[in-house]
Amino acid sequence: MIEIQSVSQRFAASHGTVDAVRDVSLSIARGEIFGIIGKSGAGKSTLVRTLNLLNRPSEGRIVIDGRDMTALAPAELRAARRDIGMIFQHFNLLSSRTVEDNVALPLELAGVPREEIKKRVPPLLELVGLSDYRQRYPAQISGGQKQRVGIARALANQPKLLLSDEATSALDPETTRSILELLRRINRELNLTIVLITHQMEVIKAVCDRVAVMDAGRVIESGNVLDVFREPRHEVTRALIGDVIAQELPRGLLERLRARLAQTQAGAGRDHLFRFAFTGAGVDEPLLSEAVRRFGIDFSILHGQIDEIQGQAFGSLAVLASGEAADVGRATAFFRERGVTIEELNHVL
Ligand SMILES: Nc1ncnc2c1ncn2[C@@H]1O[C@H](COP(=O)(O)OP(=O)(O)OP(=O)(O)O)[C@@H](O)[C@H]1O
Repeated sequence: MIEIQSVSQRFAASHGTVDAVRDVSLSIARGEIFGIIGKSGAGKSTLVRTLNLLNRPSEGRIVIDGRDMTALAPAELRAARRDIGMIFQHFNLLSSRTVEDNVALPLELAGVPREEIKKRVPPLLELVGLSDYRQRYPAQISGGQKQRVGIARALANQPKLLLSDEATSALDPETTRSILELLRRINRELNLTIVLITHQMEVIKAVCDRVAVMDAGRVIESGNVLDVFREPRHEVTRALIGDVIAQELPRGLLERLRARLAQTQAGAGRDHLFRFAFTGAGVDEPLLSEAVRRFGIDFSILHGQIDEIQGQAFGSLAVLASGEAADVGRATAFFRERGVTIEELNHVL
């Protein structure tokens, strides 16, 4: 459905130029939720804004449903943009308009007759669960409800594509979950393609089918979400996954752990932080205890989690292993032989 073909975006800046996006090519299929993740400044927003030409790429083409967006005349582009809805981190609602009038705005701008607007807004409010809030003003509703208004507004023109720019970043974890569930539901019910950008792997894990990881303007890794979680290939991806573990550990423990791992990196320590990833059968206590017996290694389990990614159970276990370097090496080879994906996170925590 969407072809991003060799897209680059260069901005003029006070100190010269900034290459915000560098030669990115991606294909996004109809009906999928495609995540783009990266640290702040990686180029995610710039890339996503090229899809509706809020940013016109310096080089490359954006082809949506066979139509080259970069080649459209202004009037054609305005019409094409109606097929693309967008939601934002800070919701961008008009504070002087009620919930229902915010949702009606894109219809008014598209010249839809008043009577028709009156018919089309209530089902949108129903879809996002805000029928009882239609006459409230943005200041009178919660952050999660504001984002629901944003979603209803983005869907008003019945778009084929929804762009989500850090839509849950300003929300608490529980509200985030409910908004992600809503996005999943409308993706399924309306067969709406969603391109979602975030800096949180948790968001990718919760709703995306595929993911592209960006760093310094480039896509450094992309694939099926389960595969990327199971076997991240790039250091930046490992660091983003490592962030999830770091956020869950108590601060004092994290600091002690970092100090111990730094010693190992300096050649004076025996500690290694590993992440085991498994789907279905895989790591369990017998494997760890067998490694203890055979290789004389000590293990402390720091963090464990089982999630469902794309309908499959996926487990990850963060373990601190202490032992002689040669024994640790033999133990990791042993786990890999048993089909366990294991990677060292010493550098990324
Ligand atoms: N209009 C602009 N003019 C000049 N530089 C820009 C412009 N927009 C973005 N940049 C620069 O391009 C780079 C990528 O920015 P972008 O906002 O796309 O990153 P991001 O990954 O979305 O990060 P964040 O999550 O912090 O928004 C940054 O160095 C940014 O300063």
